Amino acid sequence: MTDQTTSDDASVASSPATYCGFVALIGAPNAGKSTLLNALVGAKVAIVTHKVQTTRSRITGIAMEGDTQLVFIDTPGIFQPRRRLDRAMVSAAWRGAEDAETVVLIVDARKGLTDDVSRIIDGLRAGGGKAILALNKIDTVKRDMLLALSQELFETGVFSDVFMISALTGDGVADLKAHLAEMAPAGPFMYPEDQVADITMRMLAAEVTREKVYLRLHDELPYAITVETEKWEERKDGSVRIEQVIHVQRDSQKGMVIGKGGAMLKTLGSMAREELEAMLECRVHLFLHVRVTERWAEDRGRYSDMGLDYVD
Ligand SMILES: Nc1nc2c(ncn2[C@@H]2O[C@H](COP(=O)(O)OP(=O)(O)OP(=O)(O)O)[C@@H](O)[C@H]2O)c(=O)[nH]1
Repeated sequence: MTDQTTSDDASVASSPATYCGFVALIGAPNAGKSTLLNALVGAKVAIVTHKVQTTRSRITGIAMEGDTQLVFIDTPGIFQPRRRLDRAMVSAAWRGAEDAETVVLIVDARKGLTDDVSRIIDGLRAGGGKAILALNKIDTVKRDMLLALSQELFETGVFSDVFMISALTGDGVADLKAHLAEMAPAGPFMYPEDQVADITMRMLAAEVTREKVYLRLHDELPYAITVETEKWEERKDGSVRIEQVIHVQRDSQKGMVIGKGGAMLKTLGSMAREELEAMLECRVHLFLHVRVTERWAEDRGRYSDMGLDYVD
């Protein structure tokens, strides 16, 4: 495709058209937003665990589809806020939705039209725009139930299109991606083509370690921890030295993260290091410290570190 411009402006006339669209993935906690983001981008950019509300920051994934660049905003789950941290997450999620040209609401087909989903639909209706519905986890439900649910949701009037997908198996994801590319307006790419995530490597590295802590200690430490990368040093031999702090709220939690004779911390460290080495394609020296930072969830400074606003 060529731009229709005056014929004497050869450089513009001959430059290939590019398209760039911003897409917000929204949904109730655990609907599968991070899994879908990873499937769309084809690289691990958002952590996925089976715990709800693990996404704390707005992480942007970038995908290419032909001459179109799709910039994804993975928002924290939109749900009924209770604690202050919850409220900050909800407002970040809506802010993400407002920044985007296209909103995809991901609904867990197994759970259907829950109160959380109704609330989000009300929010979309109030916003006035149309969203795309992605009915996710179709690998877990029967077809007739799926059709009834998609009908019920479509009748709310807030959706322009419905896609049935499984973010986990990849079923339907390519169709959804192709559709998102078609919706993207003409414009220059916002990021270099090979860039998959515009979050800093420090944050991504912290997310990797946090994921490991959640995976190993989810029963004991529901939401009590956060991870910060304090130092990042690239060495002459091509390796990277990373120092991170795992913040916990109480001494008893510190003990759990460290484990008997330091065994747990050692396991967490080697799990995180392996993944970081694969991601960075170099040797990683990872040093983990555990620190009791009481009431970190109320700490204003940490909110901005996570890309969140402090909401009173
Ligand atoms: N069976 C099945 N499970 C899925 C699918 N998509 C996601 N899951 C699982 O659902 C759980 C939640 O997925 P996430 O991607 O972390 O969900 P999220 O919406 O980002 O969650 P929050 O960060 O809490 O907002 C994980 O255990 C996923 O493996 C799917 O298509 N099929």
